[in-house]
Amino acid sequence: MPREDDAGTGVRLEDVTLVRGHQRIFEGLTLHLSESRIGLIGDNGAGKSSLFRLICGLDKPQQGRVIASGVGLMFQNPDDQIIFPTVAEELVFSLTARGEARQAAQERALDFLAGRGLSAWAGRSVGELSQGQRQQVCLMALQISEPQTLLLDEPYASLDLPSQARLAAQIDASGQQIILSTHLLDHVHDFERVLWLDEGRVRADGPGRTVCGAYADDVRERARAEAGRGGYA
Ligand SMILES: Nc1ncnc2c1ncn2[C@@H]1O[C@H](COP(=O)(O)OP(=O)(O)OP(=O)(O)O)[C@@H](O)[C@H]1O
Repeated sequence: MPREDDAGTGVRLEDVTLVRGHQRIFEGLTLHLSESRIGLIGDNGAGKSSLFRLICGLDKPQQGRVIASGVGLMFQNPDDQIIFPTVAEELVFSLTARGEARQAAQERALDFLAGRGLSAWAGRSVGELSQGQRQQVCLMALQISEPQTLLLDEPYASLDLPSQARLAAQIDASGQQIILSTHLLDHVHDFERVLWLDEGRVRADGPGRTVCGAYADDVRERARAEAGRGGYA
């Protein structure tokens, strides 16, 4: 889902309030996300996907504003993103959607797959790929359209270890700004900036190793407290 909007470096949220359903997810949230690698961590329901939906324009804030330029979102579930029956068609659509001629888009999609040693994937039916492979298709469909900022919502969730390592290397080599949510702290531990979201608020914001350490300590502490109350059988 590419988005072209007001220009500027990175992403800005100014005094944003977001309500989804009956729930107030963010209230007065202000952030400037300009670093090239930013991690988002926090418990289930903390607001990571909601923040992505705001940044890419899928949800509009009830108050405040979001300023983002050339943003592409990779959904947590690839089936929410993939529209076309074959891998090549999905990649071609990324290009035609932003105005590229069909013939040129087809050539570029095939070249792109060839460049990754994946020519055999071009005509493959997306429905016959594994979940992790479909996720890879989603990432390629975003990368081919070269958005300024990539939003990756739990991209490691269903990947095997070699695929995780491959994705981490791709992220490392990418020249784009990447904002990535994950429950696997190792993947953002070395990021220059990590935000810990807690019930829609930024609980900590700083270098990956500091923020991941603080979150991991907090999780351990809560688990100990629950066990002490007899919460863990
Ligand atoms: N479609 C929706 N309508 C209303 N509320 C929603 C909707 N989706 C999520 N929420 C609520 O928004 C809050 C934040 O959810 P969100 O999906 O952003 O969290 P998350 O940090 O991405 O969680 P996870 O780690 O489980 O993916 C939660 O309290 C959730 O109940």
